[in-house]
Amino acid sequence: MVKSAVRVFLRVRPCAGINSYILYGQDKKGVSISVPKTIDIKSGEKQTQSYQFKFDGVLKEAEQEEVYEACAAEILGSALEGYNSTVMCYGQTGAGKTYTMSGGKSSFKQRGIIPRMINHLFAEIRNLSDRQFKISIQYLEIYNESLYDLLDITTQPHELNIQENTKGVVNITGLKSAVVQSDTQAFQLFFEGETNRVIGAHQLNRESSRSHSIFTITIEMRMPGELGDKIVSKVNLVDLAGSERVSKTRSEGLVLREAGHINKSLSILEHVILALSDKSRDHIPFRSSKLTHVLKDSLGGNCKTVLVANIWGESSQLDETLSTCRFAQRMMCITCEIKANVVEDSSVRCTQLQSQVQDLQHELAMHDSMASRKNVAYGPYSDAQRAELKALVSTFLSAPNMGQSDSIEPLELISVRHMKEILRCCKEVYLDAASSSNGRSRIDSSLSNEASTSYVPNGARAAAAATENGLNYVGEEEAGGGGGLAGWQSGGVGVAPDFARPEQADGEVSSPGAIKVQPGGGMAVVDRLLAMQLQDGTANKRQERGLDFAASASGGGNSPLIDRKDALQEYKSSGPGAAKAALLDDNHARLKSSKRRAKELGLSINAAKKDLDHLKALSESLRAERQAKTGEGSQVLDAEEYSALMRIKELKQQYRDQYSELQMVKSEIEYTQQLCDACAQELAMEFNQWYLRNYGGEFSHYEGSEGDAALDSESLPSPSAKSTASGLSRHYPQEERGPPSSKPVQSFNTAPIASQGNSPSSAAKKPPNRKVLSSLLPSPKADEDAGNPDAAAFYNAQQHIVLKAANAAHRPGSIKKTRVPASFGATKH
Ligand SMILES: Nc1ncnc2c1ncn2[C@@H]1O[C@H](COP(=O)(O)OP(=O)(O)OP(=O)(O)O)[C@@H](O)[C@H]1O
Repeated sequence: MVKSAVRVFLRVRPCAGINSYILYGQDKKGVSISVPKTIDIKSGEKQTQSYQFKFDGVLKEAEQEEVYEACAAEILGSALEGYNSTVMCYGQTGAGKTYTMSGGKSSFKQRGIIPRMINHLFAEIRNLSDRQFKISIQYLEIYNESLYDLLDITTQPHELNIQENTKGVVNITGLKSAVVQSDTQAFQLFFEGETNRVIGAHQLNRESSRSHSIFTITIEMRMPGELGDKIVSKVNLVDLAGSERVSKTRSEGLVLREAGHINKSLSILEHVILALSDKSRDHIPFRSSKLTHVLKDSLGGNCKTVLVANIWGESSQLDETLSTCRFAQRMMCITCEIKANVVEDSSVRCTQLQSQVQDLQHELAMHDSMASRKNVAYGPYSDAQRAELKALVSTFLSAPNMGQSDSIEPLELISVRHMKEILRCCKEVYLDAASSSNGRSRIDSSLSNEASTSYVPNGARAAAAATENGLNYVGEEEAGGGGGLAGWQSGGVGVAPDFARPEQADGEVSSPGAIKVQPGGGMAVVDRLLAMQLQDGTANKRQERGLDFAASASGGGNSPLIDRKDALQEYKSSGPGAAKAALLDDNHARLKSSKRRAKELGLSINAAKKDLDHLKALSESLRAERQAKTGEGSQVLDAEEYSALMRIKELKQQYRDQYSELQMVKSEIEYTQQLCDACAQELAMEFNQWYLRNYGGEFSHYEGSEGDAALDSESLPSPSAKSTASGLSRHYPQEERGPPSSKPVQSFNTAPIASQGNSPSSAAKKPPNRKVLSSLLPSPKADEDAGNPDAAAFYNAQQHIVLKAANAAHRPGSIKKTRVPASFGATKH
């Protein structure tokens, strides 16, 4: 969200007289207007009141062209960033609003902001040839508090309705939206609409617009490479009807009635502006008039607004000029929060993703053929295939001496889907078996006979062990050795490769039937960690990448990966993991020695306790014996009793010392254990990354983990580099595939006119337009603009409308809505 204030320019209409009452500010941003108040009767001196106004710019005749050009370019720039914008012309009748917005139509040079905007827009579209544009145009007229579509020339003019959705977004039902693909088409629609506007004549303007008009350009732009995201912005170009004092315009009849509507709507506009500029107001009366209701989004909403306030330069119009300046000044107080409109087009995104999936499937097929993997299916498994696979898994798991027997074929994993199915089957087989005690004991006995190269449902094994013991924890204390990891079993179904088997080296397997993996050397911990990772969720991605399992498959089949165990050996002995492996072993040695010491201390304490108990009993009996001999009062100890008491004292001291040492050693064990765990985890993670980098083939991007930060992405083999090296063309994403299209405008929708809603069936209330004969029109003077393509489009469109008007004029009954621009010499009423 960005805060945006309304920018206001003051435009002074050139006039024959001297602008005696307007003094321009030095920086061309302000005006000072002196209004004669009274004449002093005594001195006869004139008294004046001076008003100062400051704007974003005050435009005199010479500067107007330049400023309009800049204004059009700036508004367009904002629109291309996704911001809605509005340019609005306000002012007294005849002050030049239509001239500012539409321009003098007899010459390209005199064109107003709308034609300039069209030129800029299509020039920009030609420059941004890598983006897709859809440009649509609407032209709305508000005449006597009724809405009409200026582009609806096929039917009797009918009134349109305003609808506001729950979010407060205003929509005009039935207003046509014409999609254009060139500046000529846009100019045609512009002139078409211009000819349909109602004009009238009065004292101040022979071609006075009797209505407010809003020319809307909607720009939809899709960025290159963006999946379905598009920027949608609206540019509203508003030409308001002029405020008029009927005493000055001497309007009567229809023109007078029109003036009433115009003045009323402008007065409501003023109220709305007043309310908007007052921060304490919470109700803004947008709905009080059609004009303010339609402009709701532009005035107070998500829209950048530029106001061109038009004034006469003549002193006779002083009051109206002051009123216009005050209005403009209030507009400058309005600020609104604006944000770029980025819309996600789900249908386009869906199509793009479908095509991406198709491309990836092709690529996968290519990699399968490179790796000589045959019969790999990626489609969903049928029920029959599932049943077949389950039977295979069941046979595999229930085989005696699973994995050791040559008669049992290792399960070959041929695709990620296949692997997932096998895992699912393992789970099912286990659950089936668990529901029958027979089956469970069969599985347990199979599990206890695990062998070096078997695929074992580790979760099943762990769960079985846990169920058996009523525990899910195998503690090192209980086993009395090594740097094991507590609680590593997972209840889920996983596949344990060979390195997850229980170590026998310096740990013990405590009880038959349950699998209790005791820690061995430091690397055994790493191995188990790797196995654990395979069991939990983080393993899924790796599984999907076809790692680990393929490596641990005996014989490896067609797998291009090296044996994981060998790789681990290499990694810890001479590879980058050597230092950490040494550190881990060192920590582990310390841990072992501490544990040994703890054990010694425990034994010694226990022995001391035992001796103490024995000596205490001995001493008690000696004391009782002595007292029986010498009586209660005798304090003389014999040598044996004395020696027993001394020994008790010594043992007590030893017990205390050893007990406190044991406490220290225990805390050291705890600390060293943590060090070992952390070190082992790091090593396991780093090994995985290293393995992926070196043997992971195409899947060089490792899923997010702490270790990622340490990865040097440049050192990773990129899939594209690999494909190129192997002589295969890289599969480029869509935006890189070919040279950008030379087509200047890539429209999504080529339909020229798209209706935005249902046309209301209300009866025509608009009076018929004035009839114009094209034969009276001057032909456009294009000499000075020869060679200018923008001007050519402008003139071509004019010519088109003129001819259309002429044709329409010759068809009885069809000329109703057709008239030519006023500057072409239209007949006035
Ligand atoms: N800068 C200019 N150069 C030449 N002619 C101009 C200029 N500005 C205005 N005019 C002429 O002044 C007349 C009135 O201008 P215009 O119709 O644009 O006024 P308006 O403010 O739109 O009036 P209304 O509110 O009555 O429609 C027109 O004939 C127009 O050609």
